[in-house]
Amino acid sequence: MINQVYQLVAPRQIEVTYDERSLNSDRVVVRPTYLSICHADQRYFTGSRSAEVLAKKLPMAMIHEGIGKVVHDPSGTFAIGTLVAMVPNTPSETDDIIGENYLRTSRFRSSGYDGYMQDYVFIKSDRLVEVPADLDPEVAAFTELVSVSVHAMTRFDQIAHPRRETFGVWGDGNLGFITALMLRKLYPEAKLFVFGKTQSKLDYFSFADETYHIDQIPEGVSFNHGFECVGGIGSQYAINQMIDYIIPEGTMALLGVSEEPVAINTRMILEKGLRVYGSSRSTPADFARTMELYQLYPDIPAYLSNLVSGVFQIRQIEDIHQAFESDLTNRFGKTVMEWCM
Ligand SMILES: NC(=O)C1=CN([C@@H]2O[C@H](COP(=O)(O)OP(=O)(O)OC[C@H]3O[C@@H](n4cnc5c(N)ncnc54)[C@H](OP(=O)(O)O)[C@@H]3O)[C@@H](O)[C@H]2O)C=CC1
Ligand SMILES: O=C(CO)[C@H](O)[C@H](O)COP(=O)(O)O
Ligand SMILES: [Zn+2]
Repeated sequence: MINQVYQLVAPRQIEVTYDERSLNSDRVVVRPTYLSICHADQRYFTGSRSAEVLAKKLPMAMIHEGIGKVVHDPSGTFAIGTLVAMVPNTPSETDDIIGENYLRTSRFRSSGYDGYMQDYVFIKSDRLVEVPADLDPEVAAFTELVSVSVHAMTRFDQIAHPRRETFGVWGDGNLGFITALMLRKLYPEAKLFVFGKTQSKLDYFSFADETYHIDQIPEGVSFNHGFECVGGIGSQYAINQMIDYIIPEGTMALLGVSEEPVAINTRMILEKGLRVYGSSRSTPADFARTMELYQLYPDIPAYLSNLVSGVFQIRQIEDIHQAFESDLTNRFGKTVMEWCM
């Protein structure tokens, strides 16, 4: 069959390409239904990555957050019509120690490898996780982003000392909201502090014990463990502020992506004996855990619906441009695309 793939060929230039695909393979065929835009996609769309990176990664179909319906499954794992979340990480080897999302040989959709802006996604059955039928599809669309936070929680649990009485989350955007929400649910007894730049965004974090503007942090604020969810050059300020306020021997998870190297106060990391670790992307197990958490705590998807800030029906390439341009002007929340191509 001929599959239409909507590729970014240059910044702000999307073109359709035609890909000959066989149904006689082990791949499940998924018709995308709801997709969501990540910052990583915007960095390609706007051309804010370096010329070298763009030359290496384009052309490619963007989008690595999305769900769809199974239309063909030679493995017999999924009934036709099953709603599934697609896992963008695609490993080609296994390792006893190194997670599949950290193996340098793994490929990641919409990062130099076609993402979900296609008529049909051909994908291995182990990269699919069933979506509960009653889950709001606009929330389900960004399951991948939630699974990134869930993955960070698992890493935290393995790395951090057992005193988990207080948490600090830097970042008053999507990832900060999701990470703070997960901490609230997984550590309900702990005190949760969120640090951000904009009061109207911090107001969304109604489940936190305290929210602080980063320029007005009161004397005496401290916490056991921190999560950086800022990214960009702002992450430099966030990481250094976290180093200042964290209690010695705490852990600091870095989740924000920065294009430029950031300067951090290593002297205080040493003096406080901090453990700083990166957390990136996620695995099918993190997606499955996310779905379990949605069922265990139905208020999680209810809170997440606050993040849906724009929904665009995509019928032609121009609609993709409109969704991406609108997302750029969006102060808070996720842009969802109903895929009607
Ligand atoms: N590790 C991973 O696998 C993943 C990483 N990411 C990355 O995470 C980062 C955040 O993504 P997302 O939440 O969607 O982006 P958002 O823009 O929604 O959130 C970032 C927020 O941090 C705020 N901010 C800026 N500087 C500071 C500061 N010094 N202290 C506290 N808050 C600050 C921003 O405010 P303002 O806008 O006013 O500057 C913004 O509200 C991005 O770099 C993204 O690429 C995303 C997905 C997965
Ligand atoms: O969004 C992400 C995962 O959900 C990450 O930011 C993404 O993996 C980064 O990819 P790239 O190297 O292409 O910017
Ligand atoms: Zn992403």
